[in-house]
Amino acid sequence: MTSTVSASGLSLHYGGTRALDEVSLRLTPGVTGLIGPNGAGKTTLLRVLATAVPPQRGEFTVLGHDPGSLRGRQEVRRRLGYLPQTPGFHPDFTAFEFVDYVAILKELNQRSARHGEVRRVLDEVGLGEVRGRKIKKLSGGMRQRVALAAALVGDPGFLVLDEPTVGLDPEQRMRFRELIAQAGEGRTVLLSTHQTEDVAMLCHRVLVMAGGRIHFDGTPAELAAQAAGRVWSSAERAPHAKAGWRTGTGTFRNVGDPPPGAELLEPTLEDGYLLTLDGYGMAVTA
Ligand SMILES: Nc1ncnc2c1ncn2[C@@H]1O[C@H](COP(=O)(O)OP(=O)(O)OP(=O)(O)O)[C@@H](O)[C@H]1O
Repeated sequence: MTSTVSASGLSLHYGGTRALDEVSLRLTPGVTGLIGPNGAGKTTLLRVLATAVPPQRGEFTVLGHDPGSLRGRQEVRRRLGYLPQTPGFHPDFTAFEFVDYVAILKELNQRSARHGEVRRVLDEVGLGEVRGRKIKKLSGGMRQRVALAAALVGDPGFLVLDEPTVGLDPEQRMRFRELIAQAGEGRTVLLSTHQTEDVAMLCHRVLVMAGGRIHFDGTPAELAAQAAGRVWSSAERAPHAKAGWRTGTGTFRNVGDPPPGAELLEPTLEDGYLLTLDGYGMAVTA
């Protein structure tokens, strides 16, 4: 399959901090999850791919265009949707006005066609009915949907979503999950999140990032399989487990190196994530 995004050797340092350290990747249509601890470099990678900040080293293309040149950057921006970690809403704008403003920035110059597109994306995220309402009057979940609608303006081939479900209640998160899955049909979505559940349920592929580098690239099932044979149940807390807690049934669920004869449990994506990071000396041990 041809790649929508192809990056090689992307690096970006802030003083002595290696926010991005020689990152190479290829992204194809579908939803790819990006997970990693705080400060791993996820937002920096997303900002670079969204052309908000240039890398200090390395190169990449989006849908065949190289953002290294001004012309290439314009072509990429026309084909890109970006939902940043903190969308800069003007609270007195209505949902329609905000998305229309973003559509103007995306150079949809013809007014009636642009307004049609704004209505289309607001309908797509289920906000058609409240498009005239001020953003400050909308719930957190609705605001995130306005931000998603803004990212979807112009039907971009590459969609970058930075922690879009943070702070949402479970119902809103499920609703948002549906929208992301829908957005990932036929287009390439890169989703940064701390919600491993979102990755398990949505993504065809997952990248684990820490210390500015990608340490795992595979399917969610392959990430879970990293913990095969390393999750077990016990009556008491296992002293050498990397993580362990008493579950609702009263037994302990442990992750790490089980003793001989331990009762092994099915690993989850989160277990695989923890052990992947631990392999690089980056996980917090219990
Ligand atoms: N503008 C900046 N100036 C200085 N350091 C920065 C800047 N932006 C990011 N960093 C540093 O770069 C590293 C990567 O940060 P980044 O925000 O990309 O991580 P993240 O994985 O998105 O974290 P989180 O999950 O907390 O959002 C961190 O050490 C951070 O402190």
